[in-house]
Amino acid sequence: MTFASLRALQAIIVDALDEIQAIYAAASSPSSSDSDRESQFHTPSVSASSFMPSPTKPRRPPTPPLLSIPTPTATPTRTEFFSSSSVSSASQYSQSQLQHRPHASTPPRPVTINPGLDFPSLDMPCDPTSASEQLTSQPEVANAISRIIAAAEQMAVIVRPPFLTLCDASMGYHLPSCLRFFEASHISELLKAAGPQGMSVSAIADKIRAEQVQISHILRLLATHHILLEREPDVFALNRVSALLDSGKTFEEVVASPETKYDEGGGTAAFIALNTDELFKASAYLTDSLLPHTVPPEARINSTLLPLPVQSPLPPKSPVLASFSPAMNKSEPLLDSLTPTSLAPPITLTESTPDKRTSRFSRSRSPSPSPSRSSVLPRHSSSPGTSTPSSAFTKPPTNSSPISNPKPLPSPLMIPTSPAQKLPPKSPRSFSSTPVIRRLLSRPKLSDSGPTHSPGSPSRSPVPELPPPFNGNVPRSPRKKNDAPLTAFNLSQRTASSFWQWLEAPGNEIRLARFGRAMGGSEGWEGRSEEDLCAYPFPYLASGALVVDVGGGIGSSTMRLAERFPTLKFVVQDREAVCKLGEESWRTQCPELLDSGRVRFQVHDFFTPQPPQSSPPAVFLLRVVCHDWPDAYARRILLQLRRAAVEGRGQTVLVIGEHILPYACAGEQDGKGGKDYADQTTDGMNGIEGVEQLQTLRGARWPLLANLGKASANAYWMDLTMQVTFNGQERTLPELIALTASAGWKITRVSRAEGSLFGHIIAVPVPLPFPMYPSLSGSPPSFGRGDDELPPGLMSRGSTPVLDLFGSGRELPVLAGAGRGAAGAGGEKRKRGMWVRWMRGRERKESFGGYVERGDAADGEGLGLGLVEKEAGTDGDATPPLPPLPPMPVPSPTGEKRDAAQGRGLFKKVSQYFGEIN
Ligand SMILES: C[S@@+](CC[C@H](N)C(=O)[O-])C[C@H]1O[C@@H](n2cnc3c(N)ncnc32)[C@H](O)[C@@H]1O
Repeated sequence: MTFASLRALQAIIVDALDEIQAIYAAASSPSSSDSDRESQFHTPSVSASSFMPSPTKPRRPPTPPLLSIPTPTATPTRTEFFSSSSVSSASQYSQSQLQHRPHASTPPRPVTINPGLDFPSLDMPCDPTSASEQLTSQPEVANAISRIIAAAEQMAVIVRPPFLTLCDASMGYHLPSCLRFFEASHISELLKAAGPQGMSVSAIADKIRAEQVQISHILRLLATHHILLEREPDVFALNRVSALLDSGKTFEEVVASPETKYDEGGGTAAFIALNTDELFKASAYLTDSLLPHTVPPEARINSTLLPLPVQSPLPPKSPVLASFSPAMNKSEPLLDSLTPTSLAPPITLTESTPDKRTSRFSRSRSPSPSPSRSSVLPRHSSSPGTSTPSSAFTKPPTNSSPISNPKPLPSPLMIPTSPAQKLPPKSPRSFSSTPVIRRLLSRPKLSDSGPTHSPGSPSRSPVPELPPPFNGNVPRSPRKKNDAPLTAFNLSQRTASSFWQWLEAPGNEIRLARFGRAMGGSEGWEGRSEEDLCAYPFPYLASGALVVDVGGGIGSSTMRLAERFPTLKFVVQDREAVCKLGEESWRTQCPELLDSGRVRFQVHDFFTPQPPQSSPPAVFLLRVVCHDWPDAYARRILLQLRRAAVEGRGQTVLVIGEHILPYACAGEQDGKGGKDYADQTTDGMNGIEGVEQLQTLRGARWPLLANLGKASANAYWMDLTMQVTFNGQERTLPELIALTASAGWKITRVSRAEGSLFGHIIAVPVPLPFPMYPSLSGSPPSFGRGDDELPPGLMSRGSTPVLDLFGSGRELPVLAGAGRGAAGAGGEKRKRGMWVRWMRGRERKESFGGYVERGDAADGEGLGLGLVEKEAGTDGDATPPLPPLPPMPVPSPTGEKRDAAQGRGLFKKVSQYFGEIN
């Protein structure tokens, strides 16, 4: 049977290869005229000149020409396209899609191309504009490639000794580490300049100021994984993969100005840098965040050990380095990455203070006199109410962002954030001159406990509660899902701030800019063909229609769409810092779009009501936004959009761009009476166009997994990235259907580019399900005190998604129909009722200082969000008022007593987390 599987996999590979080769052969058919070839494609370039940086740079990287796949001709009308019930128009659309999507049974459509076209070589840098490279995204080719990847990986795992498979999986962490080093030290820029003959490790070492032997081993690991080419011993060159990490600038340029490294077409490099830096580090803490009891006691372990040695930068050795020293000073991350730890003189840290709230170490280092601890660390007196550690830590940060709460909120972590608490300026020889030591000194170790509780201080600890020491005992009761409030990201960065707040923290400027660019670099998920673009509703929108790109980042998607659909108008909404970066970037890249008013940035918090626009939005675009949030938060975003959506004629359409995860099950062998792949259920998905292609990927057949296994791994990597960073997730289609339905949206169409699980989900407004309603209304039920129902610590968390309370995170009903939604299963209704009863019970008990003007405790979903909702209409909000609310559920007296007790339990748990009560 195993041989049968192996042979079947081999056959899949052979078939797929045959298909690809046929397409390439057809594409190189001499039937097309020379002029056609000239006009449509660049000659595949494999010359040394392709390595060299071009002397004059365009302001915008040229958009690779697309294969000549025409826009669908049988174009449905807008009404037909968006109609939730119009199956005929949907089919019409599908037909039009199919006309341009050749299937296995249809011979591939000839594409005009150079004769003798070969598949792109792994050993040469990738040229995305070449015909051979472009053909890889042709749907048939992309699908065949997926089958090859799935089968080859499955075959490898079958034949490889299991121990080695485990070794491979468990030590794979070195791959992102080495990639990060490669990217952060700008070796791709060096290798690009070196050309196809490559560059010796000694020359690289000289340039990047690291040790040869270390570099060569790092690069060899990458070469072993086909990411790089070891052309001859210790001489490395870019190949098809690593060439994508080229920012488009020269080594000297990026060294002189690392903060602008990704500004001109470095999206992929930015994306890889993001993945291999903060996201990779977060992933290392996945288990610590989920199984805190398994974490050994860090403080005890370290108590007898030598503390961490820390290095300072070396003096420049070469003119090049001299030129990038100032840049290094500007840019601490670069400094970090370029400072070889093995060469720097050690610093001794000696334990000096019993104060565990701050560092337990002071520094001594010969010959420099050791600065006193007080000159390095923020001072904290111990008297409450003055600059006690707690009051200092809890001092509300000033946040002028119009999208944040109007009243300043305390730092959720209770870590000093005000300017007064900043570390003193660094001197060249100060130990605090490196981020590492500063972090070490300014933040207590994870297992340090904070000061004792003082009245009025919302927290006992300046750092988040961390996993209790491991005592060898397995916890008595299994962990409940909400017991781990911190994400792995929070643990890895020693912060309880959300990823977004952290990105905007002083010192993280390069990471913030990099994140924006990285999102642009992620467009490869979507497929590059015209038909992929046309899977969106954009071709069907009327001239002048408004697209609101919600959480649109620096506008990468909008830029692509604005170029492709010149009659549409766009608003890109995001956080203030991101909008600022976006505008700056557009000013240099395409100012005409801003000047003409076709595109504008708008600071907006998507948890609050949509601001009025000049015309009703035709489309709300949410690209890779929902996956950043647990269900309760994603639902909130969707509800705000639903509230602002136009219904009926000219209705607003929601477009969600996200990975859609199929299940990983395999079908059974064809023809053996077993379950076929086609049997994968699509129950409850009737009326959703395109759904049948989603559960089982095209071409999946025994013994492949229905999701094409390794070929789809990217989506599952992203899923875990969302979990460790945000407590978010990529979603299956049933999860997406339930999520959108719970916020008054009905999915009518889904599609996916071949070779990617990234989906385009189109939804239209439908009546809101009952329990969701009050959370967005202008008049939530009152609980008497109204404004300050929640513990300040809880309300102060901003939109940090780390406290996913009351089980709302993963408990959406599966496939609840629109109009029924969460209410249908009774889950939300029950939870909301419980919350209401708890709040009513608690009203008689305790009171807290309020930080919010008006929360939305009514449905329990705003907990942890600290969101403040403005009344519709009070600030010029033109959103039409919602219909009257359904009556609130009235708890029975006995139920109230029981639930109030239960609520107190919950409250205690939450408060303990914030250190408010013992
Ligand atoms: C994963 S990025 C996606 C960016 C963009 N949609 C794209 O595809 O390039 C998520 C975006 O959500 C933004 N964001 C996070 N919290 C937000 C909030 N409360 N209001 C508005 N935007 C927010 C982030 O700043 C970030 O730009």
